[in-house]
Amino acid sequence: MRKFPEGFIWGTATASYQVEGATREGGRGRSIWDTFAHTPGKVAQGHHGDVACDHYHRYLDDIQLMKDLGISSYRFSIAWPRVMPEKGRVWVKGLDFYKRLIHALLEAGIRPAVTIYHWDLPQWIEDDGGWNSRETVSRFREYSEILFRELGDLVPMWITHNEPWCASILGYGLGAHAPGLCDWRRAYRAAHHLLLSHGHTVRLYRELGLKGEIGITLNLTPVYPASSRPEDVAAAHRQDMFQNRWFLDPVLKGAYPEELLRRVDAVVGGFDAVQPGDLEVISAPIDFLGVNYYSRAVVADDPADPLLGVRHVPGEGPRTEMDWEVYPEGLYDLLSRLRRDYGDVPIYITENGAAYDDRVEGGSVHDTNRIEYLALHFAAAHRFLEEGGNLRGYYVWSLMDNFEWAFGYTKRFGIVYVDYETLARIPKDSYFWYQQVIRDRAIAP
Ligand SMILES: OC[C@@H]1[C@@H](O)[C@H](O)[C@@H](O)c2nc(CNc3ccccc3)cn21
Repeated sequence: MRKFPEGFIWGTATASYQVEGATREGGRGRSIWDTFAHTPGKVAQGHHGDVACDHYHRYLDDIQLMKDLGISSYRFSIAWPRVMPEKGRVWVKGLDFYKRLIHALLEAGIRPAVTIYHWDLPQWIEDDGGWNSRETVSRFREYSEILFRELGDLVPMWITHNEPWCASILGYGLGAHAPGLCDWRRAYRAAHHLLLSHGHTVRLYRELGLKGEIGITLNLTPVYPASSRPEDVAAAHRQDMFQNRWFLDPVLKGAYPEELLRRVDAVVGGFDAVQPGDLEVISAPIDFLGVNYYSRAVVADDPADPLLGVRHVPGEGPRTEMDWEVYPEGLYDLLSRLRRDYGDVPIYITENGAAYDDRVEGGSVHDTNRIEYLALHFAAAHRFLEEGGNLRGYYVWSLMDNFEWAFGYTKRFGIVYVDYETLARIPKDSYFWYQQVIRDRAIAP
C-alpha cells in the first residue's frame, strides 16, 4: 500500500453557480453566468444554473454524503451576487446560506475551504466594465472584506480566485465563457486586474490579522514538445509561458515573463493595465498554491498561428468525455516543476477529476474509468510526496455532477451521480473507492 502522510487533507470541490441553483432566492442578484447561460446558443442544450443541483436547499443531505465519504475538507465558492446584488447595495444577509453551510460543515468535522471568486461576477459590475476595469479590483477587495469580517473566524482556508486564466482568456479573449467577449486587449487587462485583486485581498487578510491560510488556485497544464526538434521545443516554451507562467511568475516571482510582455505589445499594442507597484501587490506572499490539474498539452511549432506560433497535437493516452488526454505523469511532472522553478511553496491539488459517460444500472453507477483515472493521479501525487514534495491535500473535482459551464449538464465529473429530473443523488462506485482510500489513507500499489 502507498500510504499518504498523517494529516493529509482529502477533500472534494464544487462552485456556487455550478451546484447551488436558487438564483432568485435570498436576495441574490444576477451574475454574468445567469446572463450568458440564458443567452441562446452559449450553453449546450440551453442549460443554465437556475436550479443546478439545488445545493442551496439540499446542502444538509450533501454534507451527510461528505461526512459518510470521510473527507476532511470541502472546497466551495461564494456567489458574489448574493452579497452585492446591485450597484451601491451590500446585502450581508446574502451570506446567511453560507453561514448555515459552514456551521453544518464544522459540526460534521469538515474543514471549509472557501473560493472567493469562481467566475460568477455580479452582472452590474460587468456592466461597469467587469474585469477589464481597474474599478473591479477595489470592488473585489470590498467584497472580500465583508467575507473576512463575517466568516473569517470560521473559515481556515481561503482561495482568492479560481483560475484567473479561464476567467480572463475564456471570458474576455475567446468568448467561450461569460461574459463572452472576444477582445485580447480586454483579456490581458482582465488577467492583470484579477491578479491585482488577488494581491490586495491577500494584503487585507494579513491586515485583519486572521489566523487561517490564504492562496490562489491556478489551472496549470504541463506542456510537452511534439518532437525533440528545436522549433517544437521552442513552441512548448511559448505555450508554457502563455498557459502557466503568465500567472505563476507574477504571483510567485513578482514579474511577468519578459517574452509575454513583448508579445502583448505586438498583439495588442502594450500592457497599459500595469501601473507602478502592481507587481509588488500581486506577489504578496501566499500560504499555499492551489493547483487544478486535469491533463497536459502537446504542441508543435506552427508559424501560421498568429498568437503563439503553436499547434496542439493529441497525446497518445486515452481520452475523457471532455476529450482531455488521461496523463497522470503530467501531474508528477507539474508538481516537480513547481518545486524546481518556484521553490517549496505548499501546494494543494484543489481540483483533479474526469468526466465520463456515467449510466445508472440497477441503482448503481459503475464508473471504473473514473476510479482508474483517480488511482493513477493519486499515485502521481504520492510519488511527489515520497520525494519530499510539499503537498498538503487533494480535492477531487467534483463531489457531484453539476453544471459544466458551456457544456451544461452534458458532462458528469461527480463521484456522486445527480439525476437532474428528480435531483436525487446516487453515490457512484468511485465514491466508495475514494471512501476506502480515505479510510486506509493509502492507495493500492
Ligand atoms: O471542467 C471541469 C472543471 C470545472 O467544472 C471547474 O469549475 C473549473 O475550475 C475547472 N477548471 C478546469 C481546468 N481548466 C479548464 C480548461 C479549459 C476549459 C475550462 C477549464 C476544469 N475544471
